[in-house]
Amino acid sequence: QTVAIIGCPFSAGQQRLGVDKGPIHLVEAGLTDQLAELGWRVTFDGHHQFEELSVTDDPPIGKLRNPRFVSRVNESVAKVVGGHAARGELPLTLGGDHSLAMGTISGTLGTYPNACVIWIDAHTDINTPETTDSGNLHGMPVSFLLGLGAKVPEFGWIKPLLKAERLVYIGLRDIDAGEKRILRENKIKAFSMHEVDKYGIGKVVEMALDHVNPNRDLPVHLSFDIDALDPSVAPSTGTPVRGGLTFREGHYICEAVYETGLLVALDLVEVNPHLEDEFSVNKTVTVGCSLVRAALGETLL
Ligand SMILES: N[C@@]1(C(=O)O)CN(C[C@@H]2CCCCN2)C[C@@H]1CCC[B-](O)(O)O
Ligand SMILES: [Mn+2]
Ligand SMILES: [Mn+2]
Ligand SMILES: [Mn+2]
Repeated sequence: QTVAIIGCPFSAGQQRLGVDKGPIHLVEAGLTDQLAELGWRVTFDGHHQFEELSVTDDPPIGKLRNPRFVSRVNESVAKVVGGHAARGELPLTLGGDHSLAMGTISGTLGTYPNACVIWIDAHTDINTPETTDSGNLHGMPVSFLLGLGAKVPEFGWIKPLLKAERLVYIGLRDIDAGEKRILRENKIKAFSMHEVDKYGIGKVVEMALDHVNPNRDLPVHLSFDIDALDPSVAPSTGTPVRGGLTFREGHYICEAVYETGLLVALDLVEVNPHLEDEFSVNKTVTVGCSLVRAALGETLL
């Protein structure tokens, strides 16, 4: 089985410098060899000098920041992820900010139209151009994938391939008012840290899978934002929020998803090695690599 690592040094979906250096830190920490150790054939799509896609003149559209650049990069990412998936490989996208999910999930759904999405995050990333406060597109990918909000011509390539009933969140604890409304209106299943505390991670993952994949027969795209973990576990990330998942809870999710045998695509995003001290950076990069290994078959026994 082949895992295709797609490094996406991309940061234009938000405003903090450094998240584009996430991929190189994860790879330099030895991720490629670690996956080979697990028995994977590993290819590296050293994405990608996004400079060739950079846009000289990219003024905001409404509140949206760097809209044309974010759109063009994600259109490219969708083709790359879709291509690897179509060849029966498992695309592993390393970010880079979470706006990349516009591309990765579009790519997955192009190849696996019936795929479900498990979104691990402190945030819902479902703001529309109307509800966003920050204008940062890393807080918006899900709304574009669902086809919510007013159409933005520059993002015309994104087809609303994701169905609300095929999406589930785990780890939520910082949701904007507008996003809470969108969750309710679209009846989107969401397990916040409250549910994790109440039921335990084992039951939460079971309920999440029961919702989006009741017969365990649909491909799974796992999109893991490192900020889902508690900042004490993964400090070097752009939008940290206290009260997050423990090291074990994060790993349990990845182990349980792997156990389904249904994983077809994985994102690991928002590692920013420019934030906090060196010890914190190492801790964040190390846990990122560990989560990827867990999602790709590493077991404790
Ligand atoms: N909803 C947000 C957006 O900017 O749209 C606002 N939030 C930060 C904000 C700070 C003040 C208190 C309320 N929260 C970050 C989030 C996007 C996270 C993107 B992710 O990919 O890191 O999940
Ligand atoms: Mn490529
Ligand atoms: Mn996110
Ligand atoms: Mn987040």
